Amino acid sequence: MNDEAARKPFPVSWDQFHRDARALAWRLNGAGPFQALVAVTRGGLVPAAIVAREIGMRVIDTLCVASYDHTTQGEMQILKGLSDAVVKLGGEGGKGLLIVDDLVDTGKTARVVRQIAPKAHIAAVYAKPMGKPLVDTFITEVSQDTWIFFPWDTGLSFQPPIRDGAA
Ligand SMILES: O=P(O)(O)OC[C@H]1O[C@H](OP(=O)(O)OP(=O)(O)O)[C@H](O)[C@@H]1O
Ligand SMILES: O=c1[nH]c(=O)c2nc[nH]c2[nH]1
Ligand SMILES: [Mg+2]
Repeated sequence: MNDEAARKPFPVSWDQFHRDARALAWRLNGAGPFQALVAVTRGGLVPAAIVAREIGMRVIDTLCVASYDHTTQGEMQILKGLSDAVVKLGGEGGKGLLIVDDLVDTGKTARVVRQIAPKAHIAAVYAKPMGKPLVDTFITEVSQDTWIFFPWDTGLSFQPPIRDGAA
């Protein structure tokens, strides 16, 4: 389902996101050793910064993919693959690389990431049921018919009272 209006809104504040990303870092702290951290751009950049700080990683790369135009999923494009230096740090198939994204939804992005680095550890802060089996670690599961609104995509706005039809 790609229609944002038909989905249950799940707004996440900066505070909540920081807490959830820290919880992910707690879990990942014992899951290594990791030679490098890779953020799946752009959404993975924010949790990657928090996880890197918490588990003491300083070699950080990006895997740049694009698939959604706002809420409509289109063709997956790999705009930049893993850097040679990071590929060399990891073992065969990306073993020892920690790859972080903000969420896994249909699993399309994670599937592409897996093809690139089948032995890497893939982590996401949030997971929907379809994507859940494709990640090694996640923190919070939300239903498939939920649309997560991240704090970097939203701002404060007036909320109509519940009795006037607020969601
Ligand atoms: O499991 P999937 O159905 O593939 O959806 C999850 C992906 O979708 C979003 O990225 P998006 O492609 O919108 O780009 P962005 O990170 O630049 O916002 C999100 O950050 C995940 O990477
Ligand atoms: O901001 C977002 N919220 C979502 O629930 C989602 N699913 C895929 N891509 C997404 N982006
Ligand atoms: Mg993304």
